[in-house]
Amino acid sequence: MNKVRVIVPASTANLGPGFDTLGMAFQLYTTIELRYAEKTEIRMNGPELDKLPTDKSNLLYQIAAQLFAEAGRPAPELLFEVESTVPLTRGLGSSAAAIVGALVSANALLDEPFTREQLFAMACRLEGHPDNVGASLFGGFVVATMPDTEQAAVPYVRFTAPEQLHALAVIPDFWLSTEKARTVLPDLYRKEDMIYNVGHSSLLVAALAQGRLDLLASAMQDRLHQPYRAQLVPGLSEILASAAEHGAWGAALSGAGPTIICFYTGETNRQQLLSFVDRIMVKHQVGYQTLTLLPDNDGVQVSKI
Ligand SMILES: Nc1ncnc2c1ncn2[C@@H]1O[C@H](COP(=O)(O)OP(=O)(O)OP(=O)(O)O)[C@@H](O)[C@H]1O
Ligand SMILES: N[C@@H](CCO)C(=O)O
Repeated sequence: MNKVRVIVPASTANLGPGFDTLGMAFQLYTTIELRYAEKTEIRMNGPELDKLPTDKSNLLYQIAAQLFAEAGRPAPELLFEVESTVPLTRGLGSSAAAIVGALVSANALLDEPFTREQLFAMACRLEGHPDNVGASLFGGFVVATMPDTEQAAVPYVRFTAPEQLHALAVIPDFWLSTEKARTVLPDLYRKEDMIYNVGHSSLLVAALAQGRLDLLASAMQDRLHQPYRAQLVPGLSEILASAAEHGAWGAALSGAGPTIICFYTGETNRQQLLSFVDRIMVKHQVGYQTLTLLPDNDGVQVSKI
């Protein structure tokens, strides 16, 4: 076999209260074609990808080389050809999509020595949390936690997202790395806030599993990360406070931000939300773009070509 192609969905993590636990995949894709080469090269086509390294220091090569090492194989020379429409470092799981894409393509090139579950465990170790990588691997909604021991499998449940559930992604014109957005979080939380989030996250999972969109506005409330990250994302507090009065079922910071997602159904609600977020972003003088995202229920797709 000459080449493998993987198509990986982008994702949103947390969905409000499910910090490091809940993820959802979107129809917004990174495509990676991978084959052996004489000399390693990473060719990239997509907004902002030209800022990434094209040699062995690229994240894609680093991850693929780790998979080869885990399989007991020497580090190879590889050619990656990458196309992506996923905005980088904006909270839509670009790094998770890259990690999943590199692992799945390298695994396919080696004729699949590792199962999907083993790849999930590797991806979680590399990303540090299971939310985005789980959604990129399995599609739909994924609920997962890190395993209690390094050797154990990652416990997760995946379920299908309703086709009619659209997300309006409000994507500010600035980067916010996950690393930076985690430094503003406290080390200790009040008992009341922990109880609040356990309740809301549990309610959210149950509401999503049963298609109870009417519960999202209250179930998506969070006290663990959004209140602290609001200082880094102008307009976030106002959008979260009032999106439900302007056409949204519920809203959240997407992953570590700065993107904000507003769940809605129907064109009338989309138009109402667009005017609402525009008023707030203009008031804060923040440039932004919007994307209308549909759920991806398939997860990563791999083919040999
Ligand atoms: N296709 C890619 N190829 C190589 N590296 C990538 C690719 N996509 C993302 N990355 C790396 O991942 C970094 C972004 O990771 P980060 O976790 O900060 O943001 P994100 O994954 O876009 O957002 P979030 O984790 O909040 O959803 C980029 O700066 C780049 O180093
Ligand atoms: N759960 C992660 C997602 C971003 O990688 C966070 O919010 O920091």
